Amino acid sequence: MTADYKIKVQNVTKEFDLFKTRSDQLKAFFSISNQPIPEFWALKGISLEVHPGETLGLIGVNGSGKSTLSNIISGVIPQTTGVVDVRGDTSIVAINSGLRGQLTGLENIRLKALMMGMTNKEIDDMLDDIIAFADIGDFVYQPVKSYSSGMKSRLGFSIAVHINPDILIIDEALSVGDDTFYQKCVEKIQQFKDEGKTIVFVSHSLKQIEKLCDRVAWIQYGDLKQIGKTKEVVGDYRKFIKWFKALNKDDKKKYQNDSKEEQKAFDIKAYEKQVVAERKQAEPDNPNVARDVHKEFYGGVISETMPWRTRIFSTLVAVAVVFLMLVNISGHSLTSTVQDPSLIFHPTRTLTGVVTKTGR
Ligand SMILES: Nc1ncnc2c1ncn2[C@@H]1O[C@H](COP(=O)(O)OP(=O)(O)OP(=O)(O)O)[C@@H](O)[C@H]1O
Repeated sequence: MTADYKIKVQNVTKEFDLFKTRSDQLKAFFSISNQPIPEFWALKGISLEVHPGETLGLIGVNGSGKSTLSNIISGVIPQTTGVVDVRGDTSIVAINSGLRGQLTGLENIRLKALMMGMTNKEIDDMLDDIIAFADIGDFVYQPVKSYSSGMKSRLGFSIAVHINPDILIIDEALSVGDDTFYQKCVEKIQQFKDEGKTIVFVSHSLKQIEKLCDRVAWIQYGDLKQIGKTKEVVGDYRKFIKWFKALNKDDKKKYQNDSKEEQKAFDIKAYEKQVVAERKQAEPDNPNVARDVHKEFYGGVISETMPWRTRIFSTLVAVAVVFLMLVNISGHSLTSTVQDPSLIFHPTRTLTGVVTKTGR
């Protein structure tokens, strides 16, 4: 890994819990269920860098993990383990991503621009350009949920390129637009490239990838299968697709199922051990390799379940809140109720506020 990067992703994994019901999800969040949760590892340890001014393509079959990776880089979702270091303001363009359905196009523009730290004046100045580029006419006053996928994509792309980010992440946005819009987008991306901006471009269109990308990363069922010059990686990927298409129906299904099973069975502890072993070979004089790797795995990651200390603290807060509510309802003073908690069961007033004669 080099020091000169715009995006660094190191040993990044992403695990999704495959909950069957909402209540299973809640139980797991509060860690009150002993049932093992079926896991699915969408990313099984990805390490790569994107250099300043580079356009990196992400390719791979459906469900290989391209969007998961681009969403992690954009900060839309957290990684399960690993380091994600992004030097600059990213802006993601993905179909259905980043736009709020219940807000109008106009409101979405303002929201996204404000989130990027722009002032209202700056937003007003570029509003017309965004609307003109998106070419969605009066629909800009309608909620985004009423847009076609092409319109959403056009608006998303237009916002993203006009707020002038350092790093642009484009996830399949060009696949739904018509030819005219596609041409406009390609020109805009080319302009970004000429300005030396960094781009991550996710697409199934190998033609688009070949046209726009300097290097390509091929993601295969959660693994980084290959990364390198566009011609080489796209060439090898084409060979794989040809091989896959030549399989009979059962073999195709088996190949896909086996890969998914591997993703379910992925062992994060074994992966960490493997990284430690590799690092020890590279750094034989470092006695703290295991500690360093563990820190890199979990140091920058927010836990998606509640840690014990937080759980105890929130339980105490909840008990205190309920107690105060009951004290309030009972009509006794806090001091006397603390001295004699049974007063809670002998309210001085009813719930309608009428003082009872027998109140203590
Ligand atoms: N929230 C989620 N919960 C469970 N599994 C998920 C979730 N999001 C994604 N996955 C799974 O993770 C894997 C990777 O999905 P992802 O969308 O990143 O793939 P992709 O390469 O972008 O696919 P496509 O080319 O079809 O867009 C898929 O198997 C998908 O089903």
